[in-house]
Amino acid sequence: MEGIDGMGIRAAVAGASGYAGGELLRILAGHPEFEIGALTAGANAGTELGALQPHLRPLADRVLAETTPEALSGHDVVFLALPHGRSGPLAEQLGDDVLVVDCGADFRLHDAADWEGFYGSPHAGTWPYGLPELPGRREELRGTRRIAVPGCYPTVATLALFPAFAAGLVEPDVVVVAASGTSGAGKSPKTHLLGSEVMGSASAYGVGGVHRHTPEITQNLGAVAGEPVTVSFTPTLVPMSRGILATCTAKVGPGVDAAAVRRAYESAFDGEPFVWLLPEGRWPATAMTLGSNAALVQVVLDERAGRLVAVAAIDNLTKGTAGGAVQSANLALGLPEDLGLTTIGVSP
Ligand SMILES: NC(=O)C1=CN([C@@H]2O[C@H](COP(=O)(O)OP(=O)(O)OC[C@H]3O[C@@H](n4cnc5c(N)ncnc54)[C@H](OP(=O)(O)O)[C@@H]3O)[C@@H](O)[C@H]2O)C=CC1
Ligand SMILES: CC(=O)N[C@@H](CCC(=O)OP(=O)(O)O)C(=O)O
Repeated sequence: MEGIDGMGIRAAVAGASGYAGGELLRILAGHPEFEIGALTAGANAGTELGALQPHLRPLADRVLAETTPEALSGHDVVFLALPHGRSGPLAEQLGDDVLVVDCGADFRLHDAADWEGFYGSPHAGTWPYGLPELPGRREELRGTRRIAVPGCYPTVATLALFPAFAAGLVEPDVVVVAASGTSGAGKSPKTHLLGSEVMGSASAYGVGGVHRHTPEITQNLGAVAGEPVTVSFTPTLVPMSRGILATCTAKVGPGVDAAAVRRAYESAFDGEPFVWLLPEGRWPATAMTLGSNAALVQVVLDERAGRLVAVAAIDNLTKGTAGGAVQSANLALGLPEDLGLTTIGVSP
């Protein structure tokens, strides 16, 4: 595909000084079709990128602009990696022909009451949801000019559980407990993320159905189940920088056996470029996904408890944000879905 100037596809990144913006730039810098255009930020506008993201040496001397519609105009693709609530007003001022990929939450939820209840502001709307593996979504993403990139926890929990609903194996009542690295919270300072609070300690937060990713997971699984699904979601914070490991369980219906569970997951992920159902007996670990767009999944039937147990790992900044964003953008632009992305992690 050619960009607007007959050259490469010109992409702007808003929020280039943040974690998600930095990961987008790491991927875009190695993508064969994208040319990196404007880079914008908030308080850091006017600073050279190299002072903030020294791992991105080829872009080190690029100066961050203020995040305005004017700075973002003249691009084929605009990636927004801004705090929640910022994308809605900005997107309205970007042309309908521009592909806008929002890494924030503004356009993920269908239900305005859910949005207002969990985010406390007016609902901006709903865009095609950037999780191509979810039944029906890949088709919706092809050719679209607006993409809502899923949250990191919803990405991993949905991939872990949707095959069980697609095959009608489980009751519509699930428990998700997920451990995240601290980069999931972004770069700006937060008291509970001080090194002395996080190092050497694991802790729960957002407990009791109050985390804003609960309605997103509920929405995704309900759409596959074809009925409302109750989700009990507990996030936890662990002393690592990147990665999420989600442990997800649900009661199985009568007569469901281990072979049916395995078959359902094999069939759901057959041909998926980024989701790998691990060989039986091998369990996902976050380190295996570091810097890769892979989601590793394992599933088993706990016969004594009558529950399906699915465990999945992703890198929250790659498959959980920037990699997922580029995967969906590739689809929207008619490029090969895996272009510029890797499933190769780092080990140990
Ligand atoms: N971290 C993760 O794992 C995930 C993040 N996301 C989403 O991606 C988005 C960015 O998150 P993340 O990178 O982690 O956050 P960071 O705090 O690391 O980065 C936020 C970015 O937004 C910019 N910014 C902040 N306020 C403003 C403003 N008022 N106007 C313009 N720009 C502003 C910051 O610029 P400056 O440096 O100048 O302040 C920075 O570039 C969020 O919506 C987040 O929910 C989604 C999935 C996972
Ligand atoms: C560890 C940590 O704090 N994680 C973040 C999740 C970040 C994420 O996925 O992003 P969105 O904000 O885009 O929804 C949290 O719990 O708020």
